[in-house]
Amino acid sequence: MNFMPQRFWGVARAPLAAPADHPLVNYGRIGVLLVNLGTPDGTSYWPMRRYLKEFLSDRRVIEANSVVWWLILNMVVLTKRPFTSGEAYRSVWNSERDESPLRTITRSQSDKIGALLARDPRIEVDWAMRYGNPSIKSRLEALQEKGCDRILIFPLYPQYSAATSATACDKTFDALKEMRWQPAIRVVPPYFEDPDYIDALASSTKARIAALDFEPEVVISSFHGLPRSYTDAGDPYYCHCAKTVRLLGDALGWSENRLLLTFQSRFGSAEWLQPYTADTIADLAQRGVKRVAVMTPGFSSDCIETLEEMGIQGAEIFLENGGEKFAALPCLNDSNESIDTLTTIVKRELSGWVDF
Ligand SMILES: C=CC1=C(C)c2cc3[nH]c(cc4nc(cc5[nH]c(cc1n2)c(C)c5CCC(=O)O)C(CCC(=O)O)=C4C)c(C)c3C=C
Ligand SMILES: [Fe+2]
Ligand SMILES: [Fe+2]
Repeated sequence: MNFMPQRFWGVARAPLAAPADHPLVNYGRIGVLLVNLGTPDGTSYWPMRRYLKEFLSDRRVIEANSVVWWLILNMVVLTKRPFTSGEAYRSVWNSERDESPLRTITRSQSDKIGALLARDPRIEVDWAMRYGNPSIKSRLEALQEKGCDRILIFPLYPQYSAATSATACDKTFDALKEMRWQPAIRVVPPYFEDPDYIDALASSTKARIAALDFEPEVVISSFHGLPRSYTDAGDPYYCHCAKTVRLLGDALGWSENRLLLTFQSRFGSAEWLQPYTADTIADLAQRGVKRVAVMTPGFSSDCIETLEEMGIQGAEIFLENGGEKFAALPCLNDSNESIDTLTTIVKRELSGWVDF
């Protein structure tokens, strides 16, 4: 490339126009990257193993001693769990598209938000997974190729935890480390108390309950669990979950006895946040509660944890213990109220880059 100074009356003068052979770089556009947790590419042993290995090797997820954990992961967890989790994934798999529900729904959220923002041709909306595919790196590169030199990262977790939101950022910055011309990055903050999110949850809960053939005596608001030691060390996750439930109860006009906060999906033998959802479901049934609904406001999309763990296992636990009617309410997913909420958040966080 010819950047050589030219001479004018013997004085060096740098050329102001880029030389003709300078590589062409697109720029001037704005990307929005939705990031969800991740999902296996298939339900058989090897895709399940690859996904679980990537997930459970993340130090943000498993904070145990790394040598001890390496042995447990490789000798025990990855020999058994790909089979059991694969079977659970098969019970909820989207066979039409041959992918998990989480992937189908996250793509649809991205398409719908993209359509709402399409009035501004500078904006490009895309989606990625922290574990598995499409990877964060591949989608950041695709956005950059389309000319996005400013990118808003949107971790799709209303409640912050280091095991979810922070690791999405870590992976983003890992990819940026390898880029010569890095885009400017913004990150959407957790939205556990955002009035639009709370309104969306309240109106969707009312509509979902009205559509049931029974009136639940108790509604369980079940969040993915976290080891208790992580919150003791300063992770705000529990407080975010509790605030969401308090605001939701206020919005619905429900007492603390009608809307319970619980934690599901415990992994390993350490103490996790309590009460555990499965124990609460069993206790309620044993104490004579006949009709229960479970909602999962911490998941922006239905996934194995909501469809299988709540929809199938939760129902079994309730009925086995004497309950009569059980429903797992769908997540906000790609409903209009969800897309409106997510789009409002995106517009707010883009302010200064784009003024709507
Ligand atoms: C929404 C918040 C989530 C938190 C917090 C979280 C913490 C966390 N998870 C595990 C272990 C597993 N989680 C698994 C699935 C899974 N987890 C979340 C969300 C959170 N996890 C989602 C949305 C999903 C579903 C993905 C899908 O494709 O449907 C799994 C895999 C499934 C299984 O084998 O059970 C594991 C394992 C830990 C250890 C942890 C906190 C430290
Ligand atoms: Fe999880
Ligand atoms: Fe689970």
